[in-house]
Amino acid sequence: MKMALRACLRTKPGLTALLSQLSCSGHAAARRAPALVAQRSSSSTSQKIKVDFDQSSGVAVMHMQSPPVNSLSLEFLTDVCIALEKLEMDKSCRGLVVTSSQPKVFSAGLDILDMYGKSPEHCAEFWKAVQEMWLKFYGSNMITIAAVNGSSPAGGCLLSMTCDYRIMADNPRYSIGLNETKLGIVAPFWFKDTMVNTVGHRATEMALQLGLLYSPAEALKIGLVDQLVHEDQVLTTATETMTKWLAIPGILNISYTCHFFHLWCCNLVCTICSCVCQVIAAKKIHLSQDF
Ligand SMILES: CCCCCCCC/C=C\C=C\CC(=O)SCCNC(=O)CCNC(=O)[C@H](O)C(C)(C)COP(=O)(O)OP(=O)(O)OC[C@H]1O[C@@H](n2cnc3c(N)ncnc32)[C@H](O)[C@@H]1OP(=O)(O)O
Repeated sequence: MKMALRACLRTKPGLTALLSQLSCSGHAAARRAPALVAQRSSSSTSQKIKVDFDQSSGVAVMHMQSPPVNSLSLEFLTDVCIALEKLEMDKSCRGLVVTSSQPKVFSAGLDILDMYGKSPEHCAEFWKAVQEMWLKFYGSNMITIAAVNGSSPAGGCLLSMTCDYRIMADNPRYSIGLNETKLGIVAPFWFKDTMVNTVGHRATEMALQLGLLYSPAEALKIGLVDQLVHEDQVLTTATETMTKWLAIPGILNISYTCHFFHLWCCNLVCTICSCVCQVIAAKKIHLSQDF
């Protein structure tokens, strides 16, 4: 799916416009202008994000450092998007590892406090920022690896699933999954689609309906993560793995992209049809109540 978005962003101007509308991609850029990285190795820091870029390898490491649990607030999401935009604009950056500076937690998902009791304008901006993060990671031209060094529920799991590869700390205390159902909320369809693309239809059905959080071993079994390593090895394994991915010529990447793009389009058409059916059904129910 991520590759599919990459392809359409490269080749389909119409869809680019559609996606940029969906993601309101201007909003992050409007806050702070991106700067190109000139040094051989550099580090740029916002309050909540630290990026180390090694120009010799072309690999950047994004450290999420929003205590206590890297919850995805509007401010944090905006910082993530700005950091991604900067890296994306630097053509020498080919790979990105995302990890957490917080002990025991990769990301606690959407910031619940930023969703509760806020103005409709804030909620709209917040929700657009969530979509923007998703699109930017999925549509990235960089190879992305999630170094999941702690628990990663809900939006944290989504973030990791938008990456090309996931390495998780092998600590049974940690968990990962889309647990929205357990919180009494329905995961948006694009959360669901992202999981289907990662672990398949049946596993997603089980995961979402029951709001399952998986231990690292269970997550590996269903393919929610690709590799488990000792807690101390998560970041080094991620950078080693990146070397393998970057050895693959970009053109092959683009070929696979076309296959996945086809699947993604089919999925989108189905989703639109299902939305239309739901609206028609809702109208029918409404009418039958009137008479
Ligand atoms: C705005 C309009 C939008 C409308 C959209 C509606 C539709 C949206 C549909 C669904 C989307 C959902 C996606 C989500 O991501 S919802 C968030 C789900 N997240 C969770 O369920 C995670 C909850 N947290 C935990 O499980 C744990 O905190 C954990 C991450 C495992 C860490 O555990 P531990 O190390 O033991 O730390 P604590 O539990 O003690 O937490 C420390 C402090 O952090 C606060 N916290 C935790 N999670 C969040 C969070 N998601 N948002 C904000 N704050 C969070 C926690 O309250 C503690 O705070 P304090 O020390 O002040 O008590």
